[in-house]
Amino acid sequence: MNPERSGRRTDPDPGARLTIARIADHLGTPIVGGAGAGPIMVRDIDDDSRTIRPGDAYLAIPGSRWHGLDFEREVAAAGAVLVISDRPASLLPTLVVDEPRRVMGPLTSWFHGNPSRDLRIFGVTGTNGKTSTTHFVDAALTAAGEAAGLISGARIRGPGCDVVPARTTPEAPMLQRTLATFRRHGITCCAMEVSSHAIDQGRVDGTVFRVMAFTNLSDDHLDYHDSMESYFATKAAMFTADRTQVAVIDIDDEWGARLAAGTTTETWTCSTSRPDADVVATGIRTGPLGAEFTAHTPYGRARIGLQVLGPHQVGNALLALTSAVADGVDLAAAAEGISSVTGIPGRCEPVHAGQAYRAIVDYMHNTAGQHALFPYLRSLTEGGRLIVVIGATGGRDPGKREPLGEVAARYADVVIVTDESPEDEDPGAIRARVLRGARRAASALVIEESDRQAAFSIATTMAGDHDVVVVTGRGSDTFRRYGPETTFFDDHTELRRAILETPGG
Ligand SMILES: CC(=O)N[C@H]1[C@@H](OP(=O)(O)OP(=O)(O)OC[C@H]2O[C@@H](n3ccc(=O)[nH]c3=O)[C@H](O)[C@@H]2O)O[C@H](CO)[C@@H](O)[C@@H]1O[C@H](C)C(=O)N[C@@H](C)C(=O)N[C@H](CCC(=O)O)C(=O)O
Repeated sequence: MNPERSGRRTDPDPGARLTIARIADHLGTPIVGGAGAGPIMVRDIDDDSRTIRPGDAYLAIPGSRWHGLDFEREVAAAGAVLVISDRPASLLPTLVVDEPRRVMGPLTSWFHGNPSRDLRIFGVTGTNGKTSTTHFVDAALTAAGEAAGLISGARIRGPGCDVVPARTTPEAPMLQRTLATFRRHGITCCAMEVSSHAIDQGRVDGTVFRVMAFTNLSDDHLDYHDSMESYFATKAAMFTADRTQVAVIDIDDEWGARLAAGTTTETWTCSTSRPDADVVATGIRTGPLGAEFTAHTPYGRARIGLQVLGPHQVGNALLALTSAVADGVDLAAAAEGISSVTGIPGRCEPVHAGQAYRAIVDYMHNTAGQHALFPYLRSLTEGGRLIVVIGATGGRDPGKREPLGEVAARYADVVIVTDESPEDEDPGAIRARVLRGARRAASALVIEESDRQAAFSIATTMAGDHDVVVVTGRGSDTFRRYGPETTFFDDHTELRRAILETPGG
């Protein structure tokens, strides 16, 4: 069993039970094997052998590492009654379809009664800022009196479920099950992160979005998308009238401006610098405790006081506000909701343990994020040092490791290079790439410490009153994997522990 996916499965929608014959009819394909299986009830559909329950249909996907049918014995033992795949299973009745991954979104949406058509779904996509913007949208909707659900990489939260997910955007079976659960509990709308991997892999196929917001695009995930053009095309595919009713786009970003010029659906733009946008922020002030700005919208003005750190949060908050008002949410309530957010998990998140210096955990994992945040973090030092703990995750984007080390060392006084989640790679080789980049900036003291907890202790032992310690890379992710071994590791908890255990800290 592969232990990598750790996000717990959300509860089933009791309303969704159909016979195998009905599903076969819907897919237009005969039942192969299992004579007389037609009347058997299917209670849910899932794509992961590790979370199959009795009565489920198992969607066996051919992937890059496994074919779902590799787990046929496990799913049969777990009580699955049906397999849906591109070839017949040997132990269970099968519905054979050409491309199981492409079928997964529309099929699971149909199975659950197309829940996205009954909810107003506010998607957020883009390279950076998805989680923060999604949490701001959730706060805006909630303050306006809506019963809102939340699907973010940090948390899936709503009545009937509260899960720390393994992915930014869940696979279609979990997504549709979650939306159906939301609907059953009277939820009317949902803020949701939409990653480019999810779009490309069809995880959101079958989901109708009321609003799709675009934050920005920068050099990331190019191991997956090959080029910025194809990365952009993947995102842009969501901004068409058949997938999204209203596009909301930050045109401060050059890719955003290009996207806004080419959308085929109703479009709202926002900006902190361009007066021609539909919603414009002025009077921006950023300080050590947050930021404030005035949003000018077609429905009037609102002053927003952010209680979260970082100048980049102004753009995220403005995008969230625009998403809300574009859907007719009351401006004053939306502004109040966004202003009430006091923290976003793993996003420039302060860690308090009685220490005199500042300690912060942030998810930044690309150079665009570093350039957006490090100057601000530097300004918080008030003459002290910026101490950065950094690494890189295995299995993705090897090309960004050296730049990450180099940019960190250009801004920081001390760079401590450590492991993140090496996955199937050699952790020493990953560190070597980050170190090579960091050592290009001659001004910073560069330290290598493979053990992440020990790296935190080095940082907290060094830190003096006006210093700022920043742990980057993992944000709110709570798992790391060394080869076959997955363990729990939460940066916030572990940094706090290091502060408390530092003598005189
Ligand atoms: C590149 C990528 O996204 N790959 C995802 C994709 O993998 P894949 O199609 O190759 O499938 P596979 O791992 O070979 O497995 C094949 C099938 O066997 C099943 N399986 C597998 C193992 C097992 O024990 N039992 C089992 O049933 C799987 O559920 C799957 O249906 O489908 C898998 C099943 O859902 C995902 O786990 C896997 O995510 C990988 C691990 C991953 O790291 N994805 C990241 C890059 C990702 O998706 N990131 C974005 C966020 C990006 C951002 O920050 O913006 C996200 O949305 O999380």
